[in-house]
Amino acid sequence: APTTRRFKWDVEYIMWAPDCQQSVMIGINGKFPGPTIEANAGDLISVEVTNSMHTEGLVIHWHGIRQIGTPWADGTAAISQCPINGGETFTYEFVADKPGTFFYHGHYGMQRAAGLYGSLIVNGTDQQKEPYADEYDGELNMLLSDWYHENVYAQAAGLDGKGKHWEWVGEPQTLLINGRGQFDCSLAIERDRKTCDRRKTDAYCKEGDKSERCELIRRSECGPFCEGTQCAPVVFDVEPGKTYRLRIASTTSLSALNVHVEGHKLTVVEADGNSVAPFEVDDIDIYSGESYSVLLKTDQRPQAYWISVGVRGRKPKTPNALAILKYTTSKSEWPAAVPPATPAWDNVTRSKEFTYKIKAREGTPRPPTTVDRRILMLNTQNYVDEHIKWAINHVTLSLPNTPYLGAYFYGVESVAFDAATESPDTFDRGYDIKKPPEAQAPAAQAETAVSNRVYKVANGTVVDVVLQNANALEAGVSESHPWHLHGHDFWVLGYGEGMYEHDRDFKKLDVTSPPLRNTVVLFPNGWTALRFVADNPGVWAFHCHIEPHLHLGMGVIIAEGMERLHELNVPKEAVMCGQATRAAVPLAPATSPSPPSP
Ligand SMILES: O=C1O[C@H]([C@@H](O)CO)C(O)=C1O
Repeated sequence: APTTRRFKWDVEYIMWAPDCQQSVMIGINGKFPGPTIEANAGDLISVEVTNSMHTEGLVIHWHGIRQIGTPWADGTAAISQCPINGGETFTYEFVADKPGTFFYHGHYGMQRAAGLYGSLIVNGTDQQKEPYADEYDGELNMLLSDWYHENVYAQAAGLDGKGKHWEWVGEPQTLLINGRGQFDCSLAIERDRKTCDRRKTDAYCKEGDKSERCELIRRSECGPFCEGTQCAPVVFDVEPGKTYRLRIASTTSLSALNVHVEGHKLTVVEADGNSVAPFEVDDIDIYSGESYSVLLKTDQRPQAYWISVGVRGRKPKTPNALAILKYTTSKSEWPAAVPPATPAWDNVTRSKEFTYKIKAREGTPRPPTTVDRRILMLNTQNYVDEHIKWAINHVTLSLPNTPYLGAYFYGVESVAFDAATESPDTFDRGYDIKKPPEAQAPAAQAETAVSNRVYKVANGTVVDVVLQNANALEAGVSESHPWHLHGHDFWVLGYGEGMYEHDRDFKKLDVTSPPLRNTVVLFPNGWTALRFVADNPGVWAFHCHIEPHLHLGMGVIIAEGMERLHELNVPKEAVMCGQATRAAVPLAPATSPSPPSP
């Protein structure tokens, strides 16, 4: 039977050394990463969050949880709720609506990149059984992230800068596996885990090997990676002859990643809490905001193996992260070989091949075939008053001082944000996506608006979104963007190269076995089509999950089913700030929330 899982969290700054270098991070209950939440599908999760940071507000987003009937618990600052002020406590209550691999993270400023995240695992039940539930003996959990030595306040100030004061965050220093990484040392392989003895580099890098990895190892000044330190590599102990479900989620700030387990095949069974038709691969690509479960058979020689995680899609300056898969019967602590290489960062074709294999498992609901609304979203990088921003249909997102949900609930939308102008459903079809914005024909040139307007979507509407990628500011550059939708899963109907042409491309979309997901990649110079049903009244963010890109305005706001908002008991303490405090008459009585019935 569903139960209530109660957690009490104190969020505070902590000194921590995630990659052996001491930093200030945002921790939960004194630790980084935050505690893993585990629940059964249907359980009510109740997290009493106290903000002990005192110098900044706080919200926590439960990534992949749909928040059915509880839009105020989605944890998006200025969208679904007011930031929790320093010293204050807010209780998130929501139903873990279905089994899957999820995570939670800060969604205010760049708090995610400051280390505010952790795993959220929802187990299947008899009522909601995962179709592969009987195919594994044990579970392993891997939460991937990346880490910058520059603090997020400096990062944000750079991104907000004007003219020559604008500064890009660059590549992260370290990749982390379950919050652990090794700065500037392609690894821990230099040290013995138990004794902390320095090992001979030559055993791993032959004399004369000038590869970046070996150069890094030789130069490294890393602290001891012995057991017990905060940056010791993660060791997954496994029994031979079993099948494990390896859960992998990525909450990176920037990096797209590849995960390779030395000597083992991986069978993908879950993506973002949805079952996919199983397929076997040597390694997986994972973009920020995505999660997967893979089945791994411990059918190899009983020894220790590397798990290697490397950067994809951007020219990496970041060494691979390494963890160890160790058979309980292994005679040695350490893998014998050099860590396996992950695929070349610029091999996009390989990433597409992996992504296109993801299809719904039989039994997955199919999308409705009648579409009520189509929104084309052109993704561009633009100069706005000497600032570099990202824009969707020439609008760059700027959040209001009043959470949209509160503005709607208290009927102050016209003063709280630009409620009069709708976000545009399309863009000039003459726009040449192979060229930078300033090289466009005059007709396709458009001023980029800095705006807090929304897409108003009526309850029950079936919405198609086609994300259209384009060239960035620099000629010849187009990047990958993982787009994440709050409050929903959507069907991924298809991907294509170049410009989406409705008459040609719409009929090729897959409506028979499209996977359900909450995050999807938009590949360089291409398009991605998805469909969702607006059946969950709330104000939902839909945005690029790259933290600095969201900060630069790469997102839109969907005000969904606002005509039914009065049916929900939006708690006053969630949304009473900004203009909402001046509202004379709330649209609905501001009562305490009745906990959603699981
Ligand atoms: O948003 C970005 O800005 C930089 C670059 O385009 C401008 O310096 C980069 O690589 C991004 O992804």
